[in-house]
Amino acid sequence: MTFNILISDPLSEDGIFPLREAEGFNIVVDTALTPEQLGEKIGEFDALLVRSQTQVTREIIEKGSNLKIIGRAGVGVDNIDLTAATERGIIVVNAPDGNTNSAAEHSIAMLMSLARNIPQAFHSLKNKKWDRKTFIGVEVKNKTLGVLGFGRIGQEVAFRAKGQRMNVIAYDPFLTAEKAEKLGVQFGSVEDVIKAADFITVHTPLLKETRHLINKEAFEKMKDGVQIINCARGGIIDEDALYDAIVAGKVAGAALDVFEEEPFVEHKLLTLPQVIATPHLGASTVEAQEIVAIDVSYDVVSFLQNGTVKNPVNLSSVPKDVLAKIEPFFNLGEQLGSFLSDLAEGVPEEVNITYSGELANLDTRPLSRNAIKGLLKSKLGESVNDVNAKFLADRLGITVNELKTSKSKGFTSLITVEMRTATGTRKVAGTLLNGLGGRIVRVDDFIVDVIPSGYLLFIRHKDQPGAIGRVGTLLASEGINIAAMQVGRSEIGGDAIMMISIDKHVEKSGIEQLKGLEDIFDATPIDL
Ligand SMILES: NC(=O)c1ccc[n+]([C@@H]2O[C@H](COP(=O)([O-])OP(=O)(O)OC[C@H]3O[C@@H](n4cnc5c(N)ncnc54)[C@H](O)[C@@H]3O)[C@@H](O)[C@H]2O)c1
Ligand SMILES: O=C(O)[C@H](O)COP(=O)(O)O
Repeated sequence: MTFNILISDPLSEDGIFPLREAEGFNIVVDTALTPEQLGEKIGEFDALLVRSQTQVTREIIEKGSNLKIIGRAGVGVDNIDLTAATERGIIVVNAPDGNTNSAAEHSIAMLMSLARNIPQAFHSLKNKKWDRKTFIGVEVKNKTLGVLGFGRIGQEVAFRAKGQRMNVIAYDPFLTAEKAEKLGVQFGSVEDVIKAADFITVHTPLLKETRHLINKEAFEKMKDGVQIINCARGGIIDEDALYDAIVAGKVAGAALDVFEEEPFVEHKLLTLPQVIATPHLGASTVEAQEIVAIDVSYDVVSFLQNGTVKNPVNLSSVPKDVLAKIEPFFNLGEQLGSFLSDLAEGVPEEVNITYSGELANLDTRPLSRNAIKGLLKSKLGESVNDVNAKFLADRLGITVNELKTSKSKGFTSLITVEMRTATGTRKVAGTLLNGLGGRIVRVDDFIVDVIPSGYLLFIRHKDQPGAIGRVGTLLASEGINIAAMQVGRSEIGGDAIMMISIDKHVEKSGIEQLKGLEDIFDATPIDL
């Protein structure tokens, strides 16, 4: 099998060796494509690898008829339409750790350059001026650094700033006062941070909530002479408000690596002597570029070869140790979903997935995705996958609930999938038998023991002598061999079921004949 890979932004050649070494990977590097050219070409590729420059818009994604994975060699994925990718079942992966150090070092370099006017002084000297008066700076020692966004880079920056003997105050929705104390920084709200800081550095992603996090009102609350650093994303700071605050003398300086519109060469902020800037260089080091290219290349190879990834962006991931425990149940989850989809009549309205026993203590979201995938696949076909299963269920208006209980009716772990449609509620439960694989152990209220694969026939009948024989005879007359069979009943002479494993699919006409037999209420073919 050959996979076609397009690299449309400059990636470290040394870092893409996992792609180069993988068998059957055909790699095209073209970093000069216009959006139109990318749109024309993208249909040929299984994977697209980018940095922040290529705009992977909905239009590009929709033209990517063979696209299975988009790899971002870096952190920010704001240049990729994640919704469009998820809708089409395309997984997006990034390299979240590889450039943390470089971005933190760049932020500190910007902080120090800002405090000491290094770029301006250098520029002046290059213009043959020996000017020692204009470029008097300030020390950072004993000053307060406000950090907004205390994730990987924010924490690294704080750690280094403390080395410069700065006080650090930080805000992050996931930071608590206790955690901050342990990390040796002060915790505060956004308002506390911006009021207390002499220097403010932002390290959040660009989200709806963080767009213009630093705006006109925020600048008004800051100390006079505050200095601002943005090595995260353009748009976190309102550029017009920053310009006005500098011109008004409220803000003494700003160091910017990122901008609302990139790339650009003309920008009114760059006309101000108080502003220093770099063209989005935070991650541009030999080391960072090599690591992010390696990380993302490994994920692309691993996904196309085995369907597994380390750093999914549009799919919730679970820690390795949890994955090791739930992965053996993935097939069973999909089979239960698929079984139920064939069993139940009507449009699914609500699906309850209950995890009992040991599974109840684990993060089972990936397992639920498999159950939903199985449920939808038999109706929507092969385009349903792990990435878009939940999205498609939401779009179809199917409520999916995950429930957990320690009571597992004697099984170490049990998965029960229950589906409500307009015609009623049906359920199926399964478990993994040590060394023997998956088993369906309950259908509705009947206990069974069925291997969930191949062709099955679920029959509801009246517990009467002759009912089983009539089914066997009819199947034989259709040339259908019975491989295994189980019966169960609620009470003698009451409602009963047959769960039959057969060697081939029963056609519609055969099902109609089965339904017409004496004492047979219903017959449902289930193909797993
Ligand atoms: N300039 C560059 O070249 C460069 C390089 C690497 C990363 N980045 C950017 O730096 C930013 C941070 O990257 P990271 O690796 O530290 O990411 P991260 O996910 O580790 O950290 C981001 C933090 O922001 C926090 N956050 C989210 N919403 C917030 C809000 N409203 N207020 C305050 N905090 C909020 C999150 O909780 C998280 O802890 C990203 O925007 C990334 O794209 C830029
Ligand atoms: O989000 C990131 O990883 C940085 O902004 C780096 O972007 P780049 O890969 O385009 O340098």
